Amino acid sequence: MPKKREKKTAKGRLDKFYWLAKEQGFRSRAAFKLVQLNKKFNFLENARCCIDLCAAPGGWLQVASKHMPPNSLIVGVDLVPIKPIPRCITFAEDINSFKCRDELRTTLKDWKADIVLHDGAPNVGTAWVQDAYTQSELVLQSLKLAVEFLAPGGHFVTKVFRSKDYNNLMWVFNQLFRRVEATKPPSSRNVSAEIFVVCQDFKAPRRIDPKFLDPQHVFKDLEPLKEAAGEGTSGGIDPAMKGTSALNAHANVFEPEKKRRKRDGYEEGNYTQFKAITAQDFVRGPDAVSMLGTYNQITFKTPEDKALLDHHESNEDIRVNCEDLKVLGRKDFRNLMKWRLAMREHLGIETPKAAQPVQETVETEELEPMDSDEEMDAELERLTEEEQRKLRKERRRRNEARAKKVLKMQLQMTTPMDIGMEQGDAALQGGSEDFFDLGNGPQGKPKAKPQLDVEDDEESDGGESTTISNNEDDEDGEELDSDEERERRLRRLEGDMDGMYEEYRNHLSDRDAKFRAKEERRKNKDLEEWGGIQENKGDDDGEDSDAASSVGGYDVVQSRKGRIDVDDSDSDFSDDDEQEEPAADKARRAAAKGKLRAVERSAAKRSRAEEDDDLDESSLVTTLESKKAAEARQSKEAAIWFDNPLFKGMPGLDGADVDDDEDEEEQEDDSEVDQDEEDEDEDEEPSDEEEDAASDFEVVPREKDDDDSEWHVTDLDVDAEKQRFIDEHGLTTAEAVTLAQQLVNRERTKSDLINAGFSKQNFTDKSDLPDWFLDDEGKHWKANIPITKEAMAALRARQKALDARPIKKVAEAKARKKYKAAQRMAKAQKKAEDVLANEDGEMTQRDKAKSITKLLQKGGSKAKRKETQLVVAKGPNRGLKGRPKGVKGRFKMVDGRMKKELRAQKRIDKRDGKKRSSGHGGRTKGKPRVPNGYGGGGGR
Ligand SMILES: C[S@@+](CC[C@H](N)C(=O)[O-])C[C@H]1O[C@@H](n2cnc3c(N)ncnc32)[C@H](O)[C@@H]1O
Repeated sequence: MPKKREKKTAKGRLDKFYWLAKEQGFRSRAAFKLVQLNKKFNFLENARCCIDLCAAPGGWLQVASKHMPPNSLIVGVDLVPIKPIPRCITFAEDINSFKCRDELRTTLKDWKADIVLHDGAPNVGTAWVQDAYTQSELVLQSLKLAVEFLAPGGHFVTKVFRSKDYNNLMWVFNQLFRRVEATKPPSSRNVSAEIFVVCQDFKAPRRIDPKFLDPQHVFKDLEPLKEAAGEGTSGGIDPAMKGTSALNAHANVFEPEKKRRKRDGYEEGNYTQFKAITAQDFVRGPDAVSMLGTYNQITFKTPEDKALLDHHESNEDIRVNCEDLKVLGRKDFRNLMKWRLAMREHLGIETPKAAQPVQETVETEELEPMDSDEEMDAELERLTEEEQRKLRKERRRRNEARAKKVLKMQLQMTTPMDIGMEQGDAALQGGSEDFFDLGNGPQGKPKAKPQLDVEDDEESDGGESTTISNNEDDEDGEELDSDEERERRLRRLEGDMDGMYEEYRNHLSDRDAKFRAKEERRKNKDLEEWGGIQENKGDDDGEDSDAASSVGGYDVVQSRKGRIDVDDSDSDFSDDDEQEEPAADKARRAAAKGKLRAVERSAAKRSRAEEDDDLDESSLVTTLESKKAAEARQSKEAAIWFDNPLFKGMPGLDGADVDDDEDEEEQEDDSEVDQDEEDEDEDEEPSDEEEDAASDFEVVPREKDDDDSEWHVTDLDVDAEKQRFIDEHGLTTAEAVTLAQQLVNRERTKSDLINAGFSKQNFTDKSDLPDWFLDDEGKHWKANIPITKEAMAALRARQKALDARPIKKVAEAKARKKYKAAQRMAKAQKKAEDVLANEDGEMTQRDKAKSITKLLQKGGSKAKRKETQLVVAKGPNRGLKGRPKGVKGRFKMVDGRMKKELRAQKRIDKRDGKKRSSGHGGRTKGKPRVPNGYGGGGGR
């Protein structure tokens, strides 16, 4: 059944960019065009002021506001009003009107735009040719506004229809901008004749001839295409080929594998894509390459054409090839050219000897009739060269940008973080070349890293590289010669970056006490495992503690690790050693590598002037100690290290004294290590081999099996420790609870967990990453382990239960109360027993039972405090000494105010729902609130 053709309804036009725009909250799918253009040319990131002409509904404005730095000025104008967009100023106006210009002036005040965008399209629907012309006029109008508002060096991005005016517009752009490039972003539909022209680096001439911006002149006076196409020249190119760039046509033949878009627009009068040429025309025509690149088919319809097929050179291959030129490869084209030559000879047509440049067009393209293999090769070479030149230019542009950033950083205008972020963004957006990309370039050559050039330039011309050079001749300048050189430059640049990062940190630590404290904490954490050695070393050496702390075990071992590492990098590290080195030690060494690198790089920076490529050990790790002293110290450290009971009984180590107390201490320390830090510690224990490498001891390498068992034991301990922690505290994180619940409910199995362990994060080797990157990543990267609602609910419930528990003081009071009650009961029981044992005979059994019940009742309850009666000292009681009349028991003389206050307090407590803890109530629990002056009026 034939496949149903997709309807050309509006729905049929809803492609992935439409849905993407919807998903990402862009107002139009056009937004992606700007995203992709910016990805390629990177013009938004550094722009401070942007004008978007024909901006409705605002997709481009959204992109600009997203990519431009905060506090940038973004102005959008369109015929139709634009719904407000954060950070953007918009107004409705026709861009052809003076009002629009005035409005822009008012909005921008004295600002100049870094970028002017134009994605305007007239209301299409009339004749295509008319639409195209209106579009071209709109483009010219937007250019007019651009030249008025653009800052020197600014960019202008515009949409152009591929029509006959295209070349004229390009010519004008080229007069006003230093770099002009036409491109069609992937999000622009292929069926659409639109193309985007990115004009970079505005020349900002002091005076612009108004003719440049006048449609009358631009579209009528300049007709380079006509000339290029051969009108008025002796070339006499077929009218069917008008509008097809000769360069493009040639490229179709020389690089047929490259799919070219039709950028030159449709030629006048020919609105079909399919074009055929007769065999006779092909053979007799002047520019075979252009013809092959332009036409789809060579036909053999007329008798003259058919006669050519009778020639012995016209084999089946040629016939088939002529049927569809668009599917041919280079070899097929070559064969067709050969066949054409044979036919020309057969027809007695003279082959032109040398190629005559047809006409210098504004684009300085040359059309050369190519009739021989050599010429074809020459053309191929030319194209390749052109491609390379383009690449170099692009590289240079990036280098310059990079150099600017580096300079800014040096001037403390930005932080390394900014650069990282920008680069990260660029990478996310799929920028044309990644900062860290060392992959191969198109010609199979490794891509030169832009920053390498930068840094080289910087050095050679003392920072002049920050000025942007647009001279195309420059691009043939320096190139990266060899991998070795590239590697060296890369190292140097990294060294610079690290040095700068170090400076930045110093700067921060000078300024920020918090940062200092953090650094200290981090350092202490690192030092933890070596604290023991440091102490011992201090003791053994008899050095004072200050000295020991300044040159601690950590530093020493780090530098030693460094030395091993350097040895390794210089491949002096013997193969044997490497083989003996267990995997864990390798990992440790790798971790140490990262730290060492910083030292290495700053040292590299210092010795930048030296062109010597070798990483000299002494230049990387410098020590103030003499070699002998260092060796002696290292021996002592090693001795202490091998004091560990683990090494007991090892041949060759028996001589080492073992101090049991110290061992115990070390073990205790170990057991106190935080649960969280256990894994790290396990990783960072120093290896025998490392220590061995620097000590005088000769250690017999451990058997592999022993090794394993040892690590297993450690693993068990870690697990036991973790289990103990969990038993004691329960699962403390939502992730852990989620996991536990999933395991219990069999939603996850053990193998799931093992499989999950094979993630890219777990196997990423970070040893080669620079410090600034690792620091930043440590700050911002968080593993995203999913948690469930149930887990959160369980944790919350537990926390609630914890919160509901009484505070310590209350718990103690309660316990005290209980204890006192028990004491009272014990006392009462004792008394009851005495009563029972009473043999007096005065007490009847009944009396005894009565008094025992009374005693036990009393013992069970707290003795009630006798109520103190408050007696107001007024009337006859005023000034009374002794017991007032009619009052029995304890009493207290008070004045009327106190009684009132107590009543008021009772009322307040009742209202607040407070319980009165004593008969008198009051703010202080257990004590009646006695107004001032009544504390001492004691009862009698
Ligand atoms: C393709 S849309 C622009 C889409 C826009 N870039 C976006 O991302 O949302 C073309 C716009 O050009 C506008 N336009 C056409 N002629 C104009 C003129 N003379 N003045 C101002 N705007 C114009 C139209 O109103 C239309 O909104």
